[in-house]
Amino acid sequence: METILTVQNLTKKFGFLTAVKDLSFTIEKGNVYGILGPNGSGKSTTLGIILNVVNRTAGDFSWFNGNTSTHEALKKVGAIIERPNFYPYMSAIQNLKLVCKIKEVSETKIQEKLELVGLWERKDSKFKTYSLGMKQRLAIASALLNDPEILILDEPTNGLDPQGIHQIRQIIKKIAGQGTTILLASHLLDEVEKVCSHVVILRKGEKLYSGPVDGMLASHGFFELRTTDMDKLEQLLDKNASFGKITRENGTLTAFLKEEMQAEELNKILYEKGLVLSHLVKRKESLEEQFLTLTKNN
Ligand SMILES: Nc1ncnc2c1ncn2[C@@H]1O[C@H](COP(=O)(O)OP(=O)(O)OP(=O)(O)O)[C@@H](O)[C@H]1O
Repeated sequence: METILTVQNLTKKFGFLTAVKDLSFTIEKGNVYGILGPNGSGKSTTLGIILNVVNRTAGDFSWFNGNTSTHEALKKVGAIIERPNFYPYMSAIQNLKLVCKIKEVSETKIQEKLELVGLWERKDSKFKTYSLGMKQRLAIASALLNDPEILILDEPTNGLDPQGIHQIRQIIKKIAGQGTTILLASHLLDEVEKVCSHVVILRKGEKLYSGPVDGMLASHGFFELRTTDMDKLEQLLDKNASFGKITRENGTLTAFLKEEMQAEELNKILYEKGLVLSHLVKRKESLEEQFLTLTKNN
């Protein structure tokens, strides 16, 4: 695995407020990473530090195995951390030509990138006539002009309508599909779930979890059960070491698993003890429920 970024024990204080606390994580080539956390959890501050626009208080980070200076490394990074800002009376293509001049990159990629974000047809329209979604897509095209190794986006779908959100997410997936590593900050769990392969979850600047999205919480799920003798059912499950918390509400018993167990297995165990179930469903908490549990308990 090729490492794109290593962050080690990063801390940022603004006066008495610790915005980022002892944060460590690694970004490997080819993955799509989400930094997920509620507002004010330190996502933008983290992105600011690794992009050299916010000074760190303590800790360290290094790009591309530390073989290049941060200044050189950032030439291989495409980032959008502010609202897209281009010249309003210039067209998309004129704006991108200007970006190429400023960044000292060739203009040859302009068409390819405008096509990628679905703006080639509108290349001659003035920026000020663009919708917010189109502005964001133009910013993505602009950040990709030098074929960066990694694309960094801060809340890429904020303020967009559902169609705009969908388009941006599709584009992010397309870019990732072409092999570009992506790091995005988001407060939306479903965004991270839909777009990212890996996640770093922050709460008040502290890391709660980092790893694959589907490993966010090793939950074994729970059973929802109904039978005529609910007291006996509860007693039996109470004694069974596979179960943790057990609750009863509206005539349904919910039993949380501490280890793997299939519905057939439980059904057999209970039947052998003389209990016939009228309702047996095995469920897993949704990622949202797991996320809420994570951010609440820690
Ligand atoms: N320049 C600054 N001066 C003082 N405090 C700051 C500054 N920048 C950020 N903070 C504080 O640091 C904390 C983390 O902010 P940050 O913007 O990184 O969070 P975030 O997760 O990106 O949230 P949001 O999505 O709301 O921007 C917040 O409490 C914020 O008020």
